[in-house]
Amino acid sequence: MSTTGASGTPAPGPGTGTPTLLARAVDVSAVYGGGDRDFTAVDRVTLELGEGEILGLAGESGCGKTTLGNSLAMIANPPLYVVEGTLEIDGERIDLTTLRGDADLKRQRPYRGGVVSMLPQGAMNAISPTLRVRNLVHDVMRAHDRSVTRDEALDRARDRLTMLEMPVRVLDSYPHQLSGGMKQRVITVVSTLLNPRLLIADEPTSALDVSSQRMLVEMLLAMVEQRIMSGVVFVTHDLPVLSQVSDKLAIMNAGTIVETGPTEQLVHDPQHPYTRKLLSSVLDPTQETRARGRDRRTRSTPAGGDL
Ligand SMILES: Nc1ncnc2c1ncn2[C@@H]1O[C@H](COP(=O)(O)OP(=O)(O)OP(=O)(O)O)[C@@H](O)[C@H]1O
Repeated sequence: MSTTGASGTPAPGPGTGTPTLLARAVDVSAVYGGGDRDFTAVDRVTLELGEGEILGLAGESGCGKTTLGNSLAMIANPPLYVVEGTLEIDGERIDLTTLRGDADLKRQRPYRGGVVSMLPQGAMNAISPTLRVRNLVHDVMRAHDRSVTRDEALDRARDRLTMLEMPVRVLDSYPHQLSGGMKQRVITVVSTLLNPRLLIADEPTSALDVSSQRMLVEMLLAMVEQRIMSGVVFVTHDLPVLSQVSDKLAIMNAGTIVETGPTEQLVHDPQHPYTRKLLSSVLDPTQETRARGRDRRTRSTPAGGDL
């Protein structure tokens, strides 16, 4: 494990040189179905995350990343059932298994948003077009604490935006008035207003252009540094983005984690054949472009010419 995160946030445990443990998911299994035709999408996954760390979860489409994220964030809804697994966070062990019914919802609600917050895939498109950001802020906070007033919610949002050097006027905007990148940053701020210990961000950058990706990544790093949240599970199949932002990587294939390790080590010295395959499938545009340029130059060399 790294001692200094990509986030620049050293959080060593006393005298160990390794970060203090923030969260540990143990033996998490999740199935779709609930009947005779159960499909195991997550199969006994165990993961660890230190204080101040960003853990990148990578793997091909359909390998189970979103399902694992939903399971950890306690937002598994039928036909998805978490059949096994616990999440240890802040010394507390939370049973992640989906018991069905209201009692279960009541048990999980205090953790959702407050302890673990999920920033779902496509969240920015899910904001109601008729809702100003200020109303969204109030709705989100009230969903967790019914006593929160509109003013309190707005004060918190204003402080947070200022802290992250974002314009406070976005609170008055409707979603369509914001660019894709700004919308994604706003939804990230809103989903962390309750200072979750752990944020699970599912493909937060995939719909963004390169400069918006950079801004979002920088904002996430700043949020960890300022301890708005203490750790992030960053889910994506975009390995280049992950290798820049993550302290550690976990590689997922067909519902299982095949390899985990510090980002540097895993990228430069992958041990598992699947990790090697995944890394080798990432295009390196610089090399490609160079190769194409070489080909073109060779083709355009005049016959018999000597360059
Ligand atoms: N509602 C559902 N019912 C049945 N199977 C599902 C359902 N949702 C997902 N699955 C299956 O579960 C497996 C894992 O899906 P999941 O969405 O978690 O993968 P992923 O790695 O997040 O993919 P992507 O990168 O494309 O988002 C896939 O085989 C998928 O087809």
